[in-house]
Amino acid sequence: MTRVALIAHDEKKADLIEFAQNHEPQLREYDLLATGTTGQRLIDETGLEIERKESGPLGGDLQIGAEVAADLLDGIVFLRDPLRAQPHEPDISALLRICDVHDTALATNLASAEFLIEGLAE
Ligand SMILES: O=C(CO)COP(=O)(O)O
Repeated sequence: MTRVALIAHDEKKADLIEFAQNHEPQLREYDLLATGTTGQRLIDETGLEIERKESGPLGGDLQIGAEVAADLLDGIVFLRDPLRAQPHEPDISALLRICDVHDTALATNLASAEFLIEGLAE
């Protein structure tokens, strides 16, 4: 089954929720996972079932990176906040890097997320 991770920094969570709502019928067909706070908001504000990892600053990005390393993920939408430094920047870099190592589809803004979701549907 297609397995997709959804992650957003705080300033981008509203955008990710709207994205998930707009694509809910498609996302419903997938195994979904998310970092902790993102996942809770998606559960509360969409009808989607989400497997929640730890919150990003507590290791959630690394847990998702471990799934990428094991080739378990088909795609990641990770709406980063480009305007604020994050305390767990090394974890974020590690996740982006391991996506490149494993050639895992990664969208870090809404425009590319639309392409990713269209590509997964094919
Ligand atoms: O910090 C994050 C990704 O780097 C996201 O974590 P939360 O979903 O727990 O806010």
